[in-house]
Amino acid sequence: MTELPSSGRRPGGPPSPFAGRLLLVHAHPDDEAINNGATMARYAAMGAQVTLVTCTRGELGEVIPPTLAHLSGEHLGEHRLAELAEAMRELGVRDARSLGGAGRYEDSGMMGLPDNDDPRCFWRADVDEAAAHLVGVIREVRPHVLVTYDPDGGYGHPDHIQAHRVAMRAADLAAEPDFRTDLGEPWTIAKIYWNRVPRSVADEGFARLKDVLGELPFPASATVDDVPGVVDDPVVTTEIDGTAQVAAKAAAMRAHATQIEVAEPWFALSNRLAQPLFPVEYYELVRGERGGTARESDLFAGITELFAESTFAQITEATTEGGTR
Ligand SMILES: CC(=O)N[C@H]1[C@@H](O[C@@H]2[C@H](O)[C@H](O)[C@@H](O)[C@H](O)[C@H]2O)O[C@H](CO)[C@@H](O)[C@@H]1O
Ligand SMILES: [Zn+2]
Repeated sequence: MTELPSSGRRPGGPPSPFAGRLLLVHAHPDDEAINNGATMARYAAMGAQVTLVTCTRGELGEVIPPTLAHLSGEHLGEHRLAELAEAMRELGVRDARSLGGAGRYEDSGMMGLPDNDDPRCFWRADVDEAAAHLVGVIREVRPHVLVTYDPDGGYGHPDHIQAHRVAMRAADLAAEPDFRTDLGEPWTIAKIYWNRVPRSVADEGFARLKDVLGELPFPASATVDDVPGVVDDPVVTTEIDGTAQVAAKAAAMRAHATQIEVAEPWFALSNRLAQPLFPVEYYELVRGERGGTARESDLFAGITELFAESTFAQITEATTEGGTR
């Protein structure tokens, strides 16, 4: 029986929907586009089921465009969810959810601010209670792959750290047969990744930025230390080439207009410090079997039962069409 590559395409045959299911857990609207926009667009285009869970509405974000300054405060959370919906349209992603429902957990603000003490904020959430909401999604979606942040949340933001904790805890609880059987059948996620950037890639990006900074609409450049998740190259296990999806990624980032200003191939957050918009997105596999000894080029590499599902789909498709391939 022909082993289907993870694209779900039988060599030489017509494309078939890729049966992979990818779950991403992020802290605020915009993080998904910045960290994984190209990856999400690439797998959505292959027919994979891509599900995004965002833990807050980003109510405490600063607003970049003066024309949107009026949104700061009570209206920003609702507006950022609308920005997120537009970003999903740009990426072709049809399943985006708020953890526990829109507004259940509020933006905690940057680390060390009094906002961190608000009992409604995500940083103050009970991790197991928040994880239970995510267990319901995991047992419904049954993802093969989970993507979230490293333990430091990429750059130490409380909501990012908490998103990591809740995502990893939910992955464990979802697999436990005795945990909340009302939330569905247990499900073990085959592979879990953390968002990463290899230091050599970050260094090279800022070296290129230095040469063109004067031509950009940004007053200054960020530094490698401002980029979330930068690690020494050997830590990175996986790279997803999003070159063909970089326009969609940039459009999704632009959709988050209150938070991101894009001047391809660069962007800036509300601090207006320019940084590279990476077309290749990088990951560290922290749970599950690595697909080979070299750096993976597919998040679903090595998930053999998935190939079986894809093969089954291919055969079913062929037989229902009456022909044999
Ligand atoms: C990318 C990200 O996680 N953004 C968060 C972050 O926003 C930063 C914050 O406003 C900071 O003060 C600025 O200097 C920086 O440029 C912003 O990216 O924190 C916000 C508040 O918690 C959050 O809403 C935003 O999504
Ligand atoms: Zn964030």
